[in-house]
Amino acid sequence: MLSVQDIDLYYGAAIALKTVSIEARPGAVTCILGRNGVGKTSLMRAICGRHPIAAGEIRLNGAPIHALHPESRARKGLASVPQGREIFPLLTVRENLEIGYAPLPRKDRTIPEEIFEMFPVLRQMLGRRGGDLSGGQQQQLAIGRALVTRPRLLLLDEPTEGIQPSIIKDIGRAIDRLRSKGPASGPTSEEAAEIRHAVATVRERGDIAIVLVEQYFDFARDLADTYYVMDRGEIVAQGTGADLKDPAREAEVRRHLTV
Ligand SMILES: Nc1ncnc2c1ncn2[C@@H]1O[C@H](COP(=O)(O)OP(=O)(O)OP(=O)(O)O)[C@@H](O)[C@H]1O
Repeated sequence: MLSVQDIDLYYGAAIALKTVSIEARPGAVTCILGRNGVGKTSLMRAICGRHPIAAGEIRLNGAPIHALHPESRARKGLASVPQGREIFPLLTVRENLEIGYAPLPRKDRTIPEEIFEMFPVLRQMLGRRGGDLSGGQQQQLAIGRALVTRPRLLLLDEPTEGIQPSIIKDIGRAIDRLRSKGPASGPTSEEAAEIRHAVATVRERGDIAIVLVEQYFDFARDLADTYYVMDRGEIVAQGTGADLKDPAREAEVRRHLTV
C-alpha cells in the first residue's frame, strides 16, 4: 500500500505540488489524471525519489520512504516506467530487460517467465535492438523491465504517450492483468483465456499496486479502480472507477482535462 500524505514539492521558488495526498492499494489501478504541466510527473518523481519533497510524507506498506534514495526505494519494491520509456536503442531487448537488475542481489538476477507470458512479443524479439521495436513494443519492454525487480508498487507515467490507439488497447489489457482482474470493456474469449492464465501467474507472485498517470480519459476510465484529478499542483477531484461511469462525474473530470 502506498500512502502519500500532504506533500509539497518545489522547483527553486516555484511550487509544483501543494499538499497532495493519494493512496494506492495492491491489486488496484490508481489513475492520476490532469492536463500537461499540472504536476503529475512531479508527483511520480516525488514518489520514486527523483526529486525531494519539502513537506509531508510518503509511506510504502507503513514505512516512511521519502528520505530514502531512489535505489533504496527500488529495493523496497518500487519500480517506475518514466515518461518517454527510456529504452536503450542500441541494446538488445534482453539487455534492456537486464538493466532492470540494477537494484537486485545477484541471486535474483533472472527475467521472470511471467513477463514473457504477459508480453510474448518480447520473447520473440529478445535478440533485436530496442530501437527496432515499435512504440507500443517499447512500452511493453519498459513495463517488462520494471517488472524484473518483482515490484510491489509500479508507477507508469503516461504509457500511452506517442502510441497508436490499437496498441493503447494492448497496453491497457496488460495493465489489467497485473491488477488480477478482467477488463471493464468486454474481452473476446481468447483474451479472456489469456487473462485468466495471467491472473493465475500474477496471483502466485502476489499483488502489485499500480499508479498510472494518464491524459486520455477513456484509457483511464477502462482501468481505474480509483482516480485523482490534478490541476495546478493540487488534487481537485477524486473518486472510484465506478464513479467515472457516471455521466456527471465524467463531465467534471473531462472539464479538468480540456485546455
Ligand atoms: N525540472 C524542472 N524545473 C523547473 N520546473 C519544472 C521542472 N519540471 C517541471 N516543472 C514545472 O512544474 C510544473 C509541473 O510539471 P510536471 O511535469 O509535473 O507536470 P505534468 O502534469 O506531468 O505535465 P506533462 O504531462 O507535460 O508531463 C510545470 O509548471 C512545469 O513547468
